[in-house]
Amino acid sequence: MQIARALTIAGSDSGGGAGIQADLKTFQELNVFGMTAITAVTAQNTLGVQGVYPLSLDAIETQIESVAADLYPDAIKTGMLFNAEIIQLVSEQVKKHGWENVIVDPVMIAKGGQSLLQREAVEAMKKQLLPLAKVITPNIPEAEVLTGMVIKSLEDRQTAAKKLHELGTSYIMIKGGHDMLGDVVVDMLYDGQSFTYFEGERFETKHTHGTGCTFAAAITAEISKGHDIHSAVQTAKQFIQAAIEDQLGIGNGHGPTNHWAFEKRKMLKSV
Ligand SMILES: Nc1ncnc2c1ncn2[C@@H]1O[C@H](COP(=O)(O)OP(=O)(O)O)[C@@H](O)[C@H]1O
Ligand SMILES: Cc1ncc(COP(=O)(O)O)c(N)n1
Repeated sequence: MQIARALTIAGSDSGGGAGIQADLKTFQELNVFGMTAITAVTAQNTLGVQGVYPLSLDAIETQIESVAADLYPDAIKTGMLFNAEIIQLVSEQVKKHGWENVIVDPVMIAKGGQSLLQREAVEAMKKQLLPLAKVITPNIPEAEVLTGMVIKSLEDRQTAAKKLHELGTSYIMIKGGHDMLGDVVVDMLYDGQSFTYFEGERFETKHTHGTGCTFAAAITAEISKGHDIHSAVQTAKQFIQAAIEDQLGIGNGHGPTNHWAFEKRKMLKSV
């Protein structure tokens, strides 16, 4: 059987913990062949974002076309798309190539507060890209921007998921890293009919740079192998839990997670 292949269309994080770099590390750890189309280069470390340099539409389109023409990805993940023009281009490419396994992480703001998506691009995201997505993985602040709601309780999250489902995405995963539910983190998946909750211990740590990217990349990797959405999310949850718990502790600010942790634990269990 051929190796599963996944393409990430996202921004580069020079600090290595989020964006394209987090996606590739995650794909690799989950035995998936990773490919990239870079939308923007960021100068970034654990202290913040020092620069954002979007690529030309031509450069982004050519990267996607090159991969599509020869390497046939089984699943596509999008991350930082930065502006409405890039969202339109990516949406057109998804339609052109008939890609169905599309996982959209609607990245908006870096942990340090810097914008990774222009405010006026939110409508393009809702109208053009979300109807083409199989899974969308907003955190709570992103779900608030996309729905115009304030999300405090789990019931609010359910209402937001229903609103997002109406935009045309098949599966809505609203993550719980920003919730106030105490010593557990609950990620909620909605399939248009019922809600499934993925619960895990909340770790006390400031090292959460790239958690969203890593989680969505793990979902993408599992979908590219042919797993159904619920089991893909289940594995991704275990992956991110391990990556946060086995922290690396590098950098002076919000450090990256440990992408080796999941595979390392599996190996230790099997010996
Ligand atoms: N402190 C934490 N302990 C355990 N899991 C966490 C923690 N923070 C985030 N996560 C997990 O990391 C993933 C990303 O969550 P979240 O922080 O909501 O997204 P983002 O990184 O996009 O802001 C989710 O699966 C969430 O459950
Ligand atoms: C290039 C890039 N893409 C995405 C994020 C968001 O990271 P997080 O997963 O912590 O929300 C980031 N900081 N940089």
